[in-house]
Amino acid sequence: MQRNIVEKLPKVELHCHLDGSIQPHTLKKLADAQGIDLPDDPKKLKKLLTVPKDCQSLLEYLTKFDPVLPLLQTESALEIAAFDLIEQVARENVRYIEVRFAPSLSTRKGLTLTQVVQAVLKGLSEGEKQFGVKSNALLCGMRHHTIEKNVAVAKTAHDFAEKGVAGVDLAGDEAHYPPELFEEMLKKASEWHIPITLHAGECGCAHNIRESIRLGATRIGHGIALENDPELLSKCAKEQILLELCPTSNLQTKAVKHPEDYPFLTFLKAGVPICINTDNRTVSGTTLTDEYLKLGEWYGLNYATLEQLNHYAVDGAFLLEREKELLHRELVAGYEPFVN
Ligand SMILES: O=c1[nH]cnc2c1ncn2[C@H]1C[C@H](O)[C@@H](CO)O1
Ligand SMILES: [Zn+2]
Repeated sequence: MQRNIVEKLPKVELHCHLDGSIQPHTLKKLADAQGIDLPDDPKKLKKLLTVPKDCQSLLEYLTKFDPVLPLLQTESALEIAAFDLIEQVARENVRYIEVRFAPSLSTRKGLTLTQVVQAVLKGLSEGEKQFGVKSNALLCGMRHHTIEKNVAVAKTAHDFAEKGVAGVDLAGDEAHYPPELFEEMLKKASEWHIPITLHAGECGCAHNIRESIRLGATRIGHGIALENDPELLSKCAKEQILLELCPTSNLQTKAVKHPEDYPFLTFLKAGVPICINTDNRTVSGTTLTDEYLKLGEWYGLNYATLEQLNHYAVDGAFLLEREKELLHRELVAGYEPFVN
């Protein structure tokens, strides 16, 4: 596969965190405007914002959000951040993206959840106008937050249903906060008919995937631990539970130790739908094009398989059927010259 071709192919991305995906130079601008100190030197800035090669765990990975969150406490900063992400993904022809973030992490200076969400949606919509990239937001509850806080996030998703918010998620420290703890929040989300995707199986525990599905998730973020549970693997294939894989991030957090252990082919062969994502463009130091090329290198993938993975993403996307139909058609047209 060639980089210049892969870059131009139409793509769908379902697992991308806003706060982990803002370009360093944009973060620097936000910091300067707010009188917050960030390094001037691009190399130092990158080092501060991107995980090192020897990152050992998800918890270490999550520390890279510490310098970013203080910058995302105003409506203007949130709007600029969302626009910045759409500008980036437009460069690699992402046709549809679900952008996730935790609104409760942007309330330090008094913004309400509603104001946070409105500001992000404004940036996404400006991005759509300027670059033609369709998007929806997903609201993340945080695993270390109280149940009340996370129920309030689900309620906000409900308020913005069909107005730019397409679903909810749970992010953060999976190992210490398993999905069972969030039953109340997820029950409410289900009652309100909010689509659910949950980070699960990123920390070696297949049980968390099973529980996430029981609690209403129709998609799983990462899901790496599924490889350890053949029965659950069959269930996911049968129920077409989409796994949102993020290869670079999975290696950085040590969800997978070595590229040769990556369960990509295991999932594909088992008939579990999978799609490829960046997770965090800045924190992981990657793009969707990089992720596709990496898989190409590891498995000798061809363009037809890339197309298939994107169709899986569309099938699992939190969109209306007619919107999915349009995306499927765009994919067929875009890959047609490269598949036979
Ligand atoms: O891969 C991840 N696993 C769990 N939590 C994550 C991951 N990437 C980002 N987060 C957290 C940190 C962010 O502040 C939060 C909302 O985007 O989600
Ligand atoms: Zn994630």
